[in-house]
Amino acid sequence: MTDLLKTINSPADLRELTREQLPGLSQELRDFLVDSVSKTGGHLSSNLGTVELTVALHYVFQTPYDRLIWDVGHQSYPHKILTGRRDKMDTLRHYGGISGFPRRVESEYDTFGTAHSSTSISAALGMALGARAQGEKRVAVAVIGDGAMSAGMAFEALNNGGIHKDLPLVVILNDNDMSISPAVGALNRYLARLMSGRFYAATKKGLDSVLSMAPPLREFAKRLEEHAKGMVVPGTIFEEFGFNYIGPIDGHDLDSLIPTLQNVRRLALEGEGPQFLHIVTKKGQGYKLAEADPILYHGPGKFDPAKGITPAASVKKTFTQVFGDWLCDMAEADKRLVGITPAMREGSGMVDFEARFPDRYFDVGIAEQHAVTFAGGLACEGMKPVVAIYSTFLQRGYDQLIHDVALQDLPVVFALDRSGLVGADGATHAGVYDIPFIRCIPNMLLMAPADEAECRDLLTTAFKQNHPSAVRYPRGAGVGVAVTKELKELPLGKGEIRRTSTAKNSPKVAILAFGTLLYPALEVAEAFDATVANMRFIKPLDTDLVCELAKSHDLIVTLEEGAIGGGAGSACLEALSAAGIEVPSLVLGLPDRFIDHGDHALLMKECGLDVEGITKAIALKLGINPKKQAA
Ligand SMILES: Cc1ncc(C[n+]2csc(CCOP(=O)(O)OP(=O)(O)O)c2C)c(N)n1
Ligand SMILES: CC(=O)[C@@H](O)[C@H](O)COP(=O)(O)O
Ligand SMILES: [Mg+2]
Repeated sequence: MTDLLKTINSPADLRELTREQLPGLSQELRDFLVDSVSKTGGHLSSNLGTVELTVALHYVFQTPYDRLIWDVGHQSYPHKILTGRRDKMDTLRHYGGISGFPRRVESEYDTFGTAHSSTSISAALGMALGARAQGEKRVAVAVIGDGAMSAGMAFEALNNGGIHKDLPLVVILNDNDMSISPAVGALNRYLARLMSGRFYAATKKGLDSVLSMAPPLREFAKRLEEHAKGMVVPGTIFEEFGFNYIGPIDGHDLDSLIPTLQNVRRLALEGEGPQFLHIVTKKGQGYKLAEADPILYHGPGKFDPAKGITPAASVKKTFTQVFGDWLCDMAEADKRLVGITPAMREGSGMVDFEARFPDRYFDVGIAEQHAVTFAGGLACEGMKPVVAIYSTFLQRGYDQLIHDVALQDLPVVFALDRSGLVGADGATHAGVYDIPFIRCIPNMLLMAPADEAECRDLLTTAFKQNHPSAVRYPRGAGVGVAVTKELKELPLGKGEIRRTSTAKNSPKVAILAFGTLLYPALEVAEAFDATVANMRFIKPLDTDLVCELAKSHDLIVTLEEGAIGGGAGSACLEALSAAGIEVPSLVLGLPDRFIDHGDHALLMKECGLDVEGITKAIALKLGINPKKQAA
């Protein structure tokens, strides 16, 4: 790290610098960022794109008095570095370290917790109105990307915000023409048209200075110069919503950013109403490898900054890859299959599917609610939609899941990736609630494969049903079970016994494992000579098996990587209660608190869901010495 950045421990220090010092500081910040993310892993491309914007925002706005809200928050690392957390960046996203997203508990500069996208304008609007009610004269600023802007929530907030004619609310649209993958949809086209039209109008009027001619715009302008001729610039959609639209300006050019932001702040404070600033940036800016491949560098693990990301040596397939392969094979076998992703093509393993079946692939943008209902519509016409969605993001589409799919009993398959704890992203992204929130919905089927091969089989099983179904599987690789090309259906609602207890003189324990915890369960079982059932189905639950095990054992232990409250263990207890069977039981799963970021194995240990923790819990329940038992 060079000298200037070292002296910045808060935005107040930054504001002491001269304007001339800011480009140098930005360069230091960018270098520090690349170095630091290369050591911790984390979101890189988006942060490289917001370096100058962050410097300019903290220079111009009186943070933390003025409120700054980062949408998604995956671009907030420069903000963290400038707001007193530079020395903690080596702990980013690691157990006990700082979060990869803004968090109110972490800093007074993190005014709103984000991570799920498209919330920033709503939050800023609430803050602006809240501050006004308290007689405070501050500005609330939402920084939102072009991807996040495509979600319904962002437009709901614009719709509501634009009516407050004198509210000091500022929206900054950070337009880099990218989501994680290339941005999609009509809004994306509109923003491109807007940029070309505005550019042409500005040059025609000789107002080149309005648009700084730095690289991204210059490049863009050159491409559009010809067909832009004669174009009339209409009022923007944002003006129709009641915002004062300014831009586009180059988001890497401090000489454009700073005076523009000063004007925007002044206008907001002088009662000129909601302001909308459109800036253009490049994802990965300043680090050649990320500029060339912003998708690869969206959220890398550790890498060597000189060499860049090198292919991982892992031989095990991730569950995501198992899904991606299955999707292509199933699509080959059944022409009715269509695949839907709400802006997570790479993360959900759909790159090959798009390449092979482009007409049957739909990236709907960051629009989970729409994705679910859209799938319902497709199913009505006899298609077989597969919605690939992270468990945590399906939370956004819950009403749609009930009202538009389940209530009409439509055969939509939900491939729920990232179920369970996800590691470095932490509580915001953990797929902890899907079991409770899905199993209570009539008509829904819910399955949890124990390993890769079973994941493929259960996806096939789900696909063959004429009902809505969900298959939940975790982030990362399984135990390494080989997967064949077969498309095999498993008996619906039937679990299997994987180990049978032979205990005669000690209490007989049955462990009912849901999902990948089957493998730790098999290890634990050795210590107790326990029976182990691989339950496979949460709904329909294999109630016959649950009751049979309860009758023939002295203790029933359920295991799941999901919230205990209302989870699969609860389902077993409900089944036993309905059958009038009383048996001692132990329900193990994720506790009733948010689990922070960190290495997955460490978090599982913290929650008592590793072999040692499970063994201890069972031993305590049986009233025997856990140490002796583990030995
Ligand atoms: C509700 C929701 N859906 C999906 C995601 C996953 N996601 C995180 S960042 C991102 C792309 C955001 O694009 P944009 O806002 O343009 O920011 P950029 O990555 O370009 O900086 C997506 C899809 C999310 N965080 N929240
Ligand atoms: C910010 C965001 O929501 C995504 O970038 C997310 O962090 C991706 O997670 P995975 O790395 O599990 O795909
Ligand atoms: Mg973007």
